[in-house]
Amino acid sequence: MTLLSVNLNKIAVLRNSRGGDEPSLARAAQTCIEAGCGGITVHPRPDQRHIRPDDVRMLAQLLRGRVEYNIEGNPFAGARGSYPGLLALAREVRPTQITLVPDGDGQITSDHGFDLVRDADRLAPLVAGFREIGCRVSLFVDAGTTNFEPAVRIGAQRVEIYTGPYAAAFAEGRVGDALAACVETARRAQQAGLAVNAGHDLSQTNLGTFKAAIPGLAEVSIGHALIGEALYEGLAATVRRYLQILD
Ligand SMILES: CC(=O)[C@@H](O)[C@H](O)COP(=O)(O)O
Ligand SMILES: NCC(=O)COP(=O)(O)O
Repeated sequence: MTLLSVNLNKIAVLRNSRGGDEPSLARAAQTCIEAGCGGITVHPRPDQRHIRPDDVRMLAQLLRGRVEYNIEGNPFAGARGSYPGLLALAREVRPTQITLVPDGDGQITSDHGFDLVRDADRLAPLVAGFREIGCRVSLFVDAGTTNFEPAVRIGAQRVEIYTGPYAAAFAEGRVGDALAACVETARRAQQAGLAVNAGHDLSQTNLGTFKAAIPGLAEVSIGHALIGEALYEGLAATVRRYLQILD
């Protein structure tokens, strides 16, 4: 069964736009959990454009023992203001999973994965640090990646396939090559002993095709499209629709 982890970044975007506490991140998480999601994802960025460190701490209390907690971030981005750095934050809240993403501040969103051959040695001590506190470690990778020996060597347990290009190709009606790259990357990762997650721009429209093509898909983390769809259909109903697609 593929776990649905709902990314709540966009709830925090809306909340921060007015400077108050509404819409409530806690209520959104509670609604998703009661609708049946298996996890919650957040991506606290150093510029705190949406998820803040105190959100991360609050969610850790709310989720503990109920659903998986996946925190994403760039492990090389240091502390800034009240953002303590990803490893420091993880040491505080001990999430189920840490997904390492090579995002820079200048990016409007995540748009690429790690080059595992080039980045493995730099990532190794950080992966060890997250493993030491009991977090499962997942590395964000591009579709088309085939050499997972470096990821295994440094102790990663999962990879998350960046599905942005797949979603774009799907929207243009030419999904073949993009989907085939995801399929091969998933196959090679599983062959190396890694479990496979996926995320970015997945939606009710494109998820079914992706899920059907990737045997053993462990988890999808979905936020932008899901929260947008929830504006029309309601958050609980939208989560249930995704669960039906994954069933
Ligand atoms: C890693 C990834 O693809 C997304 O999880 C990321 O969280 C998107 O970040 P924004 O919500 O800031 O666009
Ligand atoms: N890792 C992907 C994620 O958490 C959500 O990405 P998106 O659905 O907001 O594009």
